[in-house]
Amino acid sequence: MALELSQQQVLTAIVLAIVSLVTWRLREGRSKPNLPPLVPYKWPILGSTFDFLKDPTDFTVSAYKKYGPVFRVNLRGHTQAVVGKDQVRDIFLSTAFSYEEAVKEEFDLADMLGTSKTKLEPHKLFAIVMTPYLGRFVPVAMNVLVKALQDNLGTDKKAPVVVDNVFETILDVMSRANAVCFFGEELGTNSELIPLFKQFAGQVGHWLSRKSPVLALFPTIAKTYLWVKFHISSPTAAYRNKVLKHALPIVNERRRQMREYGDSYNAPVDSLQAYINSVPLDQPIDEFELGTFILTLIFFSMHTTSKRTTYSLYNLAKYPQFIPDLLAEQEATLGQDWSAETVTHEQLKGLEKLDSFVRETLRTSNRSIALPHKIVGMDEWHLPGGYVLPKGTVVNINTEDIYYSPELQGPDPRTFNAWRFVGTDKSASRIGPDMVAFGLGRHTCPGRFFAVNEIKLALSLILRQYRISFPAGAQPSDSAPLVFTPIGAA
Ligand code: HEM
Repeated sequence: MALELSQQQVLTAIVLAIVSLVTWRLREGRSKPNLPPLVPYKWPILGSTFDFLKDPTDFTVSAYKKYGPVFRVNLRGHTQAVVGKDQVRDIFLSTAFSYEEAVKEEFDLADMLGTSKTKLEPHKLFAIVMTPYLGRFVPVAMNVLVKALQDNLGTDKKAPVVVDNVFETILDVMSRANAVCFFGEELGTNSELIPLFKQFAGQVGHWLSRKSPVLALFPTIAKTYLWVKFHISSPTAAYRNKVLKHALPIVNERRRQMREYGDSYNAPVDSLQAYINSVPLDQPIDEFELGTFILTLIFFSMHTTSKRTTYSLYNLAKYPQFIPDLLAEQEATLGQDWSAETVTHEQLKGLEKLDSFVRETLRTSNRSIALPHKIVGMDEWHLPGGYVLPKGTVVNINTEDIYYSPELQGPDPRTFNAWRFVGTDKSASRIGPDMVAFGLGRHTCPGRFFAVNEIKLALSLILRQYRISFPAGAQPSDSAPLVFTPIGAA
């Protein structure tokens, strides 16, 4: 009896031990998921920030080689995950991942721009106020681009012009073209507003890019600082007031004429008019919303298009071997005597080699760790290799794995091949898991068709008039001065 009892006790003890062990293992498994490897770093808080900033591409490629397609990295005080091409669809197309929530960890853009206090939804609205007008924008932008290039590069077509700050020059040219397309001739050429349009995106961008080391390294301080800055003396509010001073009289006059002439009103074809049309004539214009609409268009369009045009110009200087074919295509598609007034949207689409050149530029000019999304809609995300990321993790894309994968981009992905996409269905504005320069999924850039058109227009005009090169003896780079030599003076 004593023995039986003891056996029972032993058995019970064994069963209890097994149950406890299994429960403990299950709990352990839950509380300590199999996290992807973390790139080691020496300093707390700073993490790998400096190593990354020193050479982002090298940092990302080395981490990929060492740890594989999924790893974690400590950047600017946060440990974040980085995944590759095989996870792109999951991240962009599933509602379990949120772009807004990831961005909000660092700043609240909607708050900073003011859209959070309005009913404006930029991604939907911009598609409405831009996409239907793409054809109309071609001649309008062309005329402004011609004038803006002349103002920046001069009318003397005999001597080469050295441009020291290529981005600033192109920013002036593109901002003026964008402004007339969006806001019409009168507002878009206003000499007080043009500098302001150029400054606004730069100013907000300056705060977002946290140029000061304190802001760059301490995200919580940066976020609090930005919140205080934009709530107490918001730079956006000052810009909004200045924009409204010029915009309101024009908007009110257009609405007066709409009331007076009804259907026979010859409405301007621009994004401002599309916005005006969205407000019933018997309701007042919401001034805050109008100002925010204008500033949001400026914020998203000016620097983005100018940067990509600038990179394209550097690529023309680095790879002049592609220029003869680009010019031959121009002549075949636009005719020998083409002028700014005669180019059509259809012809622009026909510039297939130029389009491929632009896509190749987009492919090869990206930040290597980009497009953060936060896991919001599941407790754990299970990844290949048995790795698990818990809810709340910010996941970035390793764009190196997308843009330099032969599987996605074809042979020799490290080579700049301007004709890589000729004869394929991959136009410069076409997004997909192999091209995320404009994002993918719900937040895909609504301005991409407009942007690619503008870049192609500016490049067509420049190619026709100038040869682009680096100054003699200068190291080719994406920040060197460029020489614009008028054709004929070469
Ligand atoms: C070459 C120029 C441009 C580039 C490279 C670019 C790139 C991007 C990228 C990467 C995103 C984020 C997408 C995502 O997270 O999935 C985005 C969003 C956006 N872009 Fe662009 N963009 C360009 C031009 C423009 C222009 C001209 C406009 C309009 C005037 C514009 C308006 C927007 C807006 C409103 C969003 C936010 C969409 C949302 O949050 O739903 N972009 N863009």
